[in-house]
Amino acid sequence: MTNRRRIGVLTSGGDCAGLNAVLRAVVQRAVEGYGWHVVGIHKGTAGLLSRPVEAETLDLSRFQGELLRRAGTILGTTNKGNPFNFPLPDGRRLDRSEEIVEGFRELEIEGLIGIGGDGSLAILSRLCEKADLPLIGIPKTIDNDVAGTEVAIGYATAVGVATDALDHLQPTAASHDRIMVLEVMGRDAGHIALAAGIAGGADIILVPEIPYSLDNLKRKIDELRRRDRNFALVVVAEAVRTEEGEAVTASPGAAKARYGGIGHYIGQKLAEATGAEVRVTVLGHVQRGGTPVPRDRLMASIFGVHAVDLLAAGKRDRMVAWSGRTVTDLALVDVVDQPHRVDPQGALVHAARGLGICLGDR
Ligand SMILES: Nc1ncnc2c1ncn2[C@@H]1O[C@H](COP(=O)(O)OP(=O)(O)OP(=O)(O)O)[C@@H](O)[C@H]1O
Ligand SMILES: O=P(O)(O)OC[C@H]1O[C@](O)(CO)[C@@H](O)[C@@H]1O
Ligand SMILES: [Mg+2]
Repeated sequence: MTNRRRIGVLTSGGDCAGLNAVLRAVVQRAVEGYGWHVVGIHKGTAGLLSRPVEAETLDLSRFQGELLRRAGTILGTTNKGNPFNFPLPDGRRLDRSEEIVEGFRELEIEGLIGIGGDGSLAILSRLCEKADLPLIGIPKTIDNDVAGTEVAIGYATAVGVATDALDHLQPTAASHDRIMVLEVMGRDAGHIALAAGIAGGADIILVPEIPYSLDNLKRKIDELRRRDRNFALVVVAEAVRTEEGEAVTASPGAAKARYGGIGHYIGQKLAEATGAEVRVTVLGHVQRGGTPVPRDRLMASIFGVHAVDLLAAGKRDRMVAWSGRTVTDLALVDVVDQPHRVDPQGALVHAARGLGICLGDR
């Protein structure tokens, strides 16, 4: 072994567009800028539970130009199997965090860059504390629900995909006199729905942060009809509940519920209330792929370089962030476990109301 400094990098949580661009930036800065050795850990924390640990050396030859443009993550990722509460086949739970600490030691790394959402960063933060390993987090998630940063990588591309979907739905809605309901992802936050709904000219946007009534939705459709509009576009965030307050999940009974289906509920109710022909599109994982838009590539590049610089400066337990038109960083403890939700008094909600978009509450 040489005495070049070794760092690890992993991607964790749901994949999104722009992860490979972050890896490129991290490797470029660490290898070229500081002369370090970079170990890419496979499948998030899952790779650290395997023996030998599943990992590969990441060098500049891996990033010849194509990966900047490609969604997904070359390292793989996981959004299940919390090592502190690992599910066994017989239903029991096991704390496997010590195995992860051993995995870090096997790799002989002196620092870790963890690219993840709030759930991943919370888990990684506990693991690195246990291993006494400096951690720098990079926020990524299409949901954009990480606190302390205006943007997380992957969000801009997901909003672009959802906006494109509305662009595709509008002509067919108008051709057939239909109401089109589009269900989008976002976990417990409505950021994708709100942004894509505004950008894509939606008439109604439902987000979990703002309670709605079906009567208000009907009133909006009636108003559109009075103005001779023969179609309507409705965007629903996946975590919106039924009018009775029930979450709609695609995996009833599973230990961890996955949202899915509220679009069909809203579509059915709108059809009954208005007599209109309604069609429902559930956009799903399409939002996680696609070519990363320039904004995501740019943030990925800025965050990747800054994360390596922070490790080089001897910093630990920080998350890089974008705030006030610049890159910054803040303590991880201040961001994990406090998801950033849509602010019902915020600028986007205000703009939506100003545009006459119905948010379901009036
Ligand atoms: N490394 C991991 N190992 C096991 N489970 C994980 C890991 N990272 C996240 N999880 C869990 O998977 C779920 C993913 O949801 P969460 O939204 O928190 O993921 P994330 O990392 O924030 O990324 P994203 O929001 O893009 O999916 C959470 O319940 C989280 O606890
Ligand atoms: O990939 P899975 O396990 O179906 O998870 C889907 C969830 O992941 C996300 O795509 C990202 O957190 C959410 O928007 C969605 O609820
Ligand atoms: Mg998350």
